[in-house]
Amino acid sequence: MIPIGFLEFGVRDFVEVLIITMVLFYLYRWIRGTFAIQAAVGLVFIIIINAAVSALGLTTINFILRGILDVGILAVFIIFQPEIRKLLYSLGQNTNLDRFFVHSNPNTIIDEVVDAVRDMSHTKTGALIVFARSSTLQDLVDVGVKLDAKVNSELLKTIFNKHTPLHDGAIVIRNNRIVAASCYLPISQNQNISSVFGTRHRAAVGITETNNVFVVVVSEETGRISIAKNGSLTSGLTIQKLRSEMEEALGDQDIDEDDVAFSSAQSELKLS
Ligand SMILES: Nc1ncnc2c1ncn2[C@@H]1O[C@H](COP(=O)(O)OP(=O)(O)OP(=O)(O)O)[C@@H](O)[C@H]1O
Repeated sequence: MIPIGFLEFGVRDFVEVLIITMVLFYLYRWIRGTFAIQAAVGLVFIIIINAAVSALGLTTINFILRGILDVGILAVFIIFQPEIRKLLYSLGQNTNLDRFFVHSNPNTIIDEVVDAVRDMSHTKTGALIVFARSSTLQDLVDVGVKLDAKVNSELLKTIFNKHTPLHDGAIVIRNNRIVAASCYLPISQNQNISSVFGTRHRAAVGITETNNVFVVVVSEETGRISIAKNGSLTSGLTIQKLRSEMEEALGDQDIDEDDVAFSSAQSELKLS
């Protein structure tokens, strides 16, 4: 024990301080750039003001601020609801149990998607393709147009052709099949996303914020190819880069099928 003033500071205290520091650091990194960080700053501000008015003996203001802080716990759950949901989602998802591709060669699907994306990029056909795990996104699929089709380059191009009724929204690929088209995805509120990106790209990021999914986007305006994962958007990909990203995230032939799982590595927001 090391005495610090009237406090005895031991190894246990040091470990506790270290753990709390790490938790606060990761919490900050996690909510950085979201609305939650502004709400957190607001809450800390109220706590500081409350301490100040209490010290100055301003009883009426102190009474009002205490009232606000009393409902603070409930407010935290309401304000941070998207972040709490995201945390529970990521805790609940076991990357080894749930697979993107079941009993199928993932490279076949990657080939088909890459082929379609190459063409759609050249023809500036907007596309939004979500790769989901076997048991996820059912709520999105339910409100989309249900399909049960083999992943095929020609079919992908047909779906996203702007003269067809299904081209609006996203398609979901699950268990090697296109399970739905015209799906509506949640739009990301991340303020770090450049304003050059519209709702299609924001929707791609949005779905990866609360779900462990991998998304491929083709811009209708520029033909630019992007991917979204773990709440990050990487834009301006070449076809070769897209293929390697897909192989990394979804698995390739060198990997045993049973090891095909989504890479959960965090990546920074990369926009080009
Ligand atoms: N929430 C959403 N879920 C799924 N698809 C969406 C969603 N919002 C928009 N989209 C798709 O994006 C299209 C509009 O794209 P918008 O131009 O706003 O975005 P963008 O990111 O600038 O894309 P682009 O570069 O292709 O123009 C819609 O027609 C629709 O197909």
